[in-house]
Amino acid sequence: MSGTGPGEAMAHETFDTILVLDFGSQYTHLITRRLRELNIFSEMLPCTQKIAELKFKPKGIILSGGPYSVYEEGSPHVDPAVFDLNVPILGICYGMQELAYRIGTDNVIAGTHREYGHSNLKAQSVNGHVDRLFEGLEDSMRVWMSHGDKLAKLPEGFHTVATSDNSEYAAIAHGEKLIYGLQFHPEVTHTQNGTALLKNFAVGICHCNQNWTMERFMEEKIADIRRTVGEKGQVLAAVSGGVDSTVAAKLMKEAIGDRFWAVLVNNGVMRLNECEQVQRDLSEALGINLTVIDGAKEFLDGLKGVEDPEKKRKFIGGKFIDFFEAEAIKIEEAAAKDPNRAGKIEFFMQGTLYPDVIESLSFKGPSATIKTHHNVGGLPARMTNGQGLKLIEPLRSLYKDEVRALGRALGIREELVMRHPFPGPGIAVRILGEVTEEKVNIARQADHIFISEIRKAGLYDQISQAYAAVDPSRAVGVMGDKRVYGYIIILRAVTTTDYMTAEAFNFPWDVLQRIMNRIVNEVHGVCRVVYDITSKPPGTIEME
Ligand SMILES: Nc1ncnc2c1ncn2[C@@H]1O[C@H](COP(=O)(O)OP(=O)(O)OP(=O)(O)O)[C@@H](O)[C@H]1O
Ligand SMILES: O=c1[nH]c(=O)c2[nH+]cn([C@@H]3O[C@H](COP(=O)(O)O)[C@@H](O)[C@H]3O)c2[nH]1
Ligand SMILES: NC(=O)CC[C@H](N)C(=O)O
Ligand SMILES: [Mg+2]
Repeated sequence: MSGTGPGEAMAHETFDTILVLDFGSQYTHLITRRLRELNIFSEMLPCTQKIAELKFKPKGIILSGGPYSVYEEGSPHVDPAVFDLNVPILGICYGMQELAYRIGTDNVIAGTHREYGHSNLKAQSVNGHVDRLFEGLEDSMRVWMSHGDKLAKLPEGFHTVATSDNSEYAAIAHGEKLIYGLQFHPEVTHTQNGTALLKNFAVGICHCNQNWTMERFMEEKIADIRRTVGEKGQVLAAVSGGVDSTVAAKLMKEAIGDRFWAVLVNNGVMRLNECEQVQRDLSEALGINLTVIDGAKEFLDGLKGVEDPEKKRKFIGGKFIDFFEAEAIKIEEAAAKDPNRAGKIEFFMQGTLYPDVIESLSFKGPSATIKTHHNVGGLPARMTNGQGLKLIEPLRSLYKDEVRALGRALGIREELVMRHPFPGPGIAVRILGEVTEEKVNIARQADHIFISEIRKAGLYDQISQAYAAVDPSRAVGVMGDKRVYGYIIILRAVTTTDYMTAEAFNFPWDVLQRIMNRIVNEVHGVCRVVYDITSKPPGTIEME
C-alpha cells in the first residue's frame, strides 16, 4: 500500500510531495504536519517501503528518527533504491545515522551518554549548496535532541555544518550530492527555527511548490471523485453529523449531486435529539438529504448484558454494517423506478482521517490495541467484496484541523466545523459496564446540561472534547431531607490538538459548580457529580 487509495495518485500529480520514511519515532508524523503547515504536501510511509512499488516520484525524501540503533542486528534499513531516485535526502536522528552507517558501518557508535532535551547548536558555513540547510537562520539556536548513539566520524564525502555542546556532528551535508543529516529534531516545536529549516530543505533544496491549500485540495478532490464514481455510479455514505463525515458528505454532494445517499444510523446511543438535529442541519445548511435509519431497539437489545468494552465496540461496529448493507439494497430497489438514479450502489463513503491511516501503516504495525475504533481496520470483507462496494474515503490524507479548514473552504458554517468529535459507539462507551435505556437517558440529560453550560460560558471552542459519563455504582446523598441513592455522573473535558495525548480542561470553578447543581437537580437518579482530571496518557479520552 503506497498511499494510492482513490484520489491519492491525483494529489501526487498536482502537488509536489516530500516522502517521509518512518523508522518508528514518536515524532515522525510531526514532520508531515510541519511540511503541510508550509503548504507542501507530504506523505508518510513505513521505512520498509520498496521504492520500485512507489506510485509517484517524490521531490525529496526525509528519513525519520527511530528507537533502534542502526548497528544492531534486526534494525530497520531503508531500501537502497532511494539513493537512485536522485532527489535530495534529509536524515533526522536515526535517519542521519542510517545515512552514515550505509557509507561505513563503523561510522555510528553508542555514545558515552544519552542526550535528551535542549542543546545549543552552532551552525558553520562551508560553501555552496551545503549551506542551504541553514540559509537565513541564526548561527546559534536552541534545538531538541533525543539520542544515545552518535556518529563516530564524519562519513566520507560529508562536511560538518553544525555542532552542539555534545554533538560534534549535529548537522552534516554531502559535498556534491544533496544529502543532509541532522542529529536533532527540527519537527518538534522545542527546536527554534525547526520549521524554517524544514522549509529550507523542502523549498530551497527540493524546490517544492507551496501550493497545498485546502482550496486547491477541494477542487482536485471534487474532480477526482467524479472520475472515480463515473457518470452513473451511486454512493452510499455513512454520515454521523460529525465534522469528518459532514465535510466528506458536502464534498460528495458538490461532486456528484443526487447520486449520493447519506445515511445516519440511530444506534440508540446518540446524544439528546442528535439525529433530528443533524438531519435538520445537513438539510438546511448543506442541502443534503439525510436518511436516518432507526436501529435504536436492535442496538439496545443487542447490548443487553454486555459489560466488556471491546465486546460493546465490536457489536456496535458490526451492527452498523448490517444496517448499511440492508440500506444499500433498499435504495437500489427504490431507485430502480427513477431513470436518473437507477443503478447499482457501487461505492461506500466513510469519513476516515489520516491519523487512522498512519496508525495502520506505521512501521511498528498497529500499536497495541487499546480500543477498537469502530471504523478503523476497515469494513468486513463481505461489505467490500460480496456486494462489490468500493470504499471512498475522501479525507484519508487529512488531519483533523485540515478537515476543518476544508469544511470552511466548502462554506460549512463555523458551528458545524468546530463540533467536538463524537465516537461511533456513542454513549455506549460513556456508560461504564452494561448499557441500559435508563442509563442512556441519564447520560443524555447530563451531557445536554454539561454542553449547554459550556456553550453559555463561552468555553466550547477552548475545549477539544467534552461529555458526561455514567458510573453505575451508586452513592448516597441527601435531597430535601430525604436519603437518595443514585448514580454518579463523571464529567470529562479535554484539550488536545491530535487526540493522541490530552489534558483535562482547567475549568473555572463557578462553571463546574453551576453544572453540578443543575445535574443533581434536573437529572433524576443522579446524586453525585465528579470531574475527571486524568490526562491521556495514562487515561484515554473516552471512558471505555
Ligand atoms: N451513527 C452513525 N451513522 C452513520 N455513520 C456513522 C455513524 N457514526 C459514525 N459513522 C461513520 O464512521 C466514521 C467515523 O466516525 P468518527 O466519529 O470518527 O467521524 P465523524 O463522526 O464523521 O466526525 P467526528 O470525529 O467529528 O465525530 C464517520 O465519518 C462516519 O462515516
Ligand atoms: O469514531 C470513533 N469510533 C470509535 O470507536 C472511537 N473510540 C474513540 N473515539 C474517539 O477517538 C478519540 C480518542 O479517544 P480515546 O482516547 O478514547 O482513544 C476521541 O475523540 C474519541 O471520541 C472514537 N471515534
Ligand atoms: N531519536 C532517534 O532517532 C534516536 C536514534 C538512535 N536510536 C539513538 O539513540 O541515537
Ligand atoms: Mg463521530
